[in-house]
Amino acid sequence: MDSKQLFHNIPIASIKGELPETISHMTMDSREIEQGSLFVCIEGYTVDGHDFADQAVQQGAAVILAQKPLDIEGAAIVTVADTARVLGILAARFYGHPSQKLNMIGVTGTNGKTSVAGMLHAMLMELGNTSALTGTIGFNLNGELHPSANTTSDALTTQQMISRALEAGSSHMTMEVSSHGLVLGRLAGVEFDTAIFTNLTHDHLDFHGTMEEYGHAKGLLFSQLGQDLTQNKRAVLNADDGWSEKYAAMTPFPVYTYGVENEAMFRASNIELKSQGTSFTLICPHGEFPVTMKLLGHFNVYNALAAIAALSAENYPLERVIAALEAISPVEGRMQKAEIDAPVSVFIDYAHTPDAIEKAIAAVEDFKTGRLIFLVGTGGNRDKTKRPIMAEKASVADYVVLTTDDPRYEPYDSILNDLAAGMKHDRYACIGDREQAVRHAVQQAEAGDIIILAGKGHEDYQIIENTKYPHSDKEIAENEAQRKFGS
Ligand SMILES: CC(=O)N[C@H]1[C@@H](OP(=O)(O)OP(=O)(O)OC[C@H]2O[C@@H](n3ccc(=O)[nH]c3=O)[C@H](O)[C@@H]2O)O[C@H](CO)[C@@H](O)[C@@H]1O[C@H](C)C(=O)N[C@@H](C)C(=O)N[C@H](CCC(=O)O)C(=O)O
Ligand SMILES: Nc1ncnc2c1ncn2[C@@H]1O[C@H](COP(=O)(O)OP(=O)(O)OP(=O)(O)O)[C@@H](O)[C@H]1O
Repeated sequence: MDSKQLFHNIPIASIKGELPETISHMTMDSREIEQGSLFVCIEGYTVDGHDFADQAVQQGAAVILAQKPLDIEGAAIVTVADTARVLGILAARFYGHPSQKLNMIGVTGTNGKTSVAGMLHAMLMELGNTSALTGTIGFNLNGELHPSANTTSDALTTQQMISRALEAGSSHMTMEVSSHGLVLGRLAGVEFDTAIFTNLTHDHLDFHGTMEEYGHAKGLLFSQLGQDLTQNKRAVLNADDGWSEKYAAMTPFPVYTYGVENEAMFRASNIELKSQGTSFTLICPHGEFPVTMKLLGHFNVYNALAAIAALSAENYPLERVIAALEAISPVEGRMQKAEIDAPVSVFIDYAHTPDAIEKAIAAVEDFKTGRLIFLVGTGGNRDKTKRPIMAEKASVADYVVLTTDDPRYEPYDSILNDLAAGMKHDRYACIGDREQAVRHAVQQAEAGDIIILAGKGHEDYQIIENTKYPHSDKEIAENEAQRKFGS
């Protein structure tokens, strides 16, 4: 790309050296430098990208974008006030504003982002579209899954992914939008056509401080729809969550509501929760429709309504939308029943907030005949205030195993003591080592019992200190069940 066009109207404090005429590669990671790269120095939480500028030049970088004076020769040094902010503008320009050419759907909320985004992605394909998906599970392009470090990736990776989806011929791209992503400008320049809100409950207060701040952060997605009413955009909001009214006020675009309790355009009634799936009656402006889906749990009725509302707002006939919903399988690791050859039911789930734990337990209540054994872990060095509330919610189960998910640098005891403080009964065990904890949960089970292993979902690793170790709740549970119940 022409470098003058790339830097056009960027408030530049100084330029040292000559800008090359064109820039063919940009990166914020010195380990990805190519000959002639533009290297953007980002001051991170762990290290400072400026410390790698010298190395980047030696490896061939032609331009360094910095926010501090750098005494380096051999490349043009462009200084701005805030490189992270400029990164978003440059990335969108460099990739030619790809989000304007795709139908972009953003899903935000405390719980349900992966579920709704995954459902929409699968339903869009059932409806004959080519769809890309990004989020906690990774970047899914044409069925190939590329790992990603974040639910919402940095601004450069985000634009790269959208550009790749466009090149691959995708008509739609569904993105999970985290509050971190919104606050840290990772979605700069992303033109969403549909913005969806699931719910707002306790999480991430280590980062946002208060629920008020957290709620406002999510609202940025709705203001990001913009003011250009010549465009066909929309917000899809949960009528049963008080924050929806605030988000509706943040956008001039049409609002589609969904819910179970309050008045909503897309409502569910007659909800029946079974061990193999869920059925309900959809009541909406187009009429009443029976729905039977393979997804489990009351919370998935909300997720389904959000997906139905979003697709109906795109003018897909409801009969086809419902047929697409009925065809799709549960999202990986979200109340997913493990195929285990044992007289117990094991569900793998990703609940790691108080609300999600409550919802995961409620999902099995209607068909539970034996005991419910609930294993729950939480991450180290993250929001500690939610821990006792998570255990309090888990106390509804007959037996609880308290453990860790990604302990990072925090000692097991510190995590477990915080969790145990919230327990409402004494039928529980504290086992920091998650593998041992899963084994213990299975050992406690008798024929007819239900086990929910919460907190790891689709993940196949555990982060201890800063290393990822292979870990699969499902495999461990399978082996232990075989040992206990196998003939
Ligand atoms: C706290 C936080 O947000 N950290 C994010 C941040 O990492 P960081 O600041 O530590 O980065 P760093 O390692 O200091 O690197 C700074 C710069 O130096 C560069 N560098 C680094 C090393 C080197 O050799 N050369 C080099 O150039 C890096 O490329 C980077 O540009 O920038 C990274 C790259 O964008 C992110 O992957 C990382 O997310 C980490 C993994 C994380 O855990 N973030 C959480 C808090 C998060 O964002 N979560 C949300 C919400 C999820 C949810 O809803 O549950 C999410 O969207 O994921
Ligand atoms: N709409 C919902 N309301 C409440 N709980 C939900 C909802 N959808 C899913 N859950 C619960 O939350 C867990 C996480 O779901 P999901 O991964 O879809 O959320 P998420 O918003 O993507 O979470 P994260 O950003 O932390 O990855 C599920 O395993 C389930 O227990």
